[in-house]
Amino acid sequence: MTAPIGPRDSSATPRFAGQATYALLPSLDEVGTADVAVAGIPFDSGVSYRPGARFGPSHVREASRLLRPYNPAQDISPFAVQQVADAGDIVANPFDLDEAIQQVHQGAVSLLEKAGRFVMIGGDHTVAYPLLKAMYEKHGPIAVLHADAHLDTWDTYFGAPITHGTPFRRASEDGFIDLTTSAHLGIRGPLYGKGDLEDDQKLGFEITTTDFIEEHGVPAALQRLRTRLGDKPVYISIDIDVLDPAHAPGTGTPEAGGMTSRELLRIIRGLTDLNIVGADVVEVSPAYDHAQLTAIAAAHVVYELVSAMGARAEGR
Ligand SMILES: N=C(N)NCCCC(=O)O
Ligand SMILES: [Zn+2]
Ligand SMILES: [Zn+2]
Repeated sequence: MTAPIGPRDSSATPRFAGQATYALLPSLDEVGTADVAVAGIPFDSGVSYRPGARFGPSHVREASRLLRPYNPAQDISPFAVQQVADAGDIVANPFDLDEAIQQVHQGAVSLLEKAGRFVMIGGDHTVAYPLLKAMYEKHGPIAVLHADAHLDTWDTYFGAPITHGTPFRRASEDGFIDLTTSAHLGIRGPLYGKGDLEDDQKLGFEITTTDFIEEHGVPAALQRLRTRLGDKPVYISIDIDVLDPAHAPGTGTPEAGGMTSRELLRIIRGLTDLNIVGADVVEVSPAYDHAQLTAIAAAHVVYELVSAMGARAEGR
């Protein structure tokens, strides 16, 4: 294998100059194929409250300029042990949800012809549904780790089945999810009724709440997640609103009382020996962001995910 092409040299060209690919990495076109592709999905036609996540990918890329090549927390150089590249954006029709779902699915399938794994930057959480379809087609029913304030297993909004509050119900109904190994992390806040939790369990999820982390700590939460997720291929879907609005104000449906970015980063670092086959980081809505807080958090979450994929690639 030839050495991976890493981020452009920020001591030669200042990191604030030039086009913002994720972490200043080469584009997928430049390298042809990659172990991990980072791609954007500028789409937010599934939102139930504040819009704007369609601008998430470019905002997160901008905030990723400062990332450096060595990750001491995982003792890994994620862009040296594997080829990581920015695959640009998947185009999705903002006026036709069904077509958008097909486009995101097809975009993910095509990307997997050139890249072993992907990390998608949303976009609203609707996109998890077609992404899970692509994962299912490659791996069979998949273990999902879903970090979010919200269950996102609701049924419909205004009669619409495809929304950012419903992707995991649709994915479960369609058989994309392994019902015995999937988990939510960071759930909190008001629901429509107690039945939401009963439905959620039937749809195949075990819940680790934000309060559990507060009471028992990150190591206990990790243990609980690892027991649930097992050894199967895992897909990780991270809604940035799993963080407290103090850490991530720039999002569409904020809920008080969330995790810190430090807790979330630590949890991802504790999952490095899992076989993470794909991931998304969604719901960054720049118009509600301040000082890039949310985008920086999202850029670092992507960095830890790519590092965790690299640890596996390295055979740790
Ligand atoms: N997926 C996110 N971010 N939010 C879902 C909230 C759905 C609702 O309005 O109840
Ligand atoms: Zn959410
Ligand atoms: Zn969500």
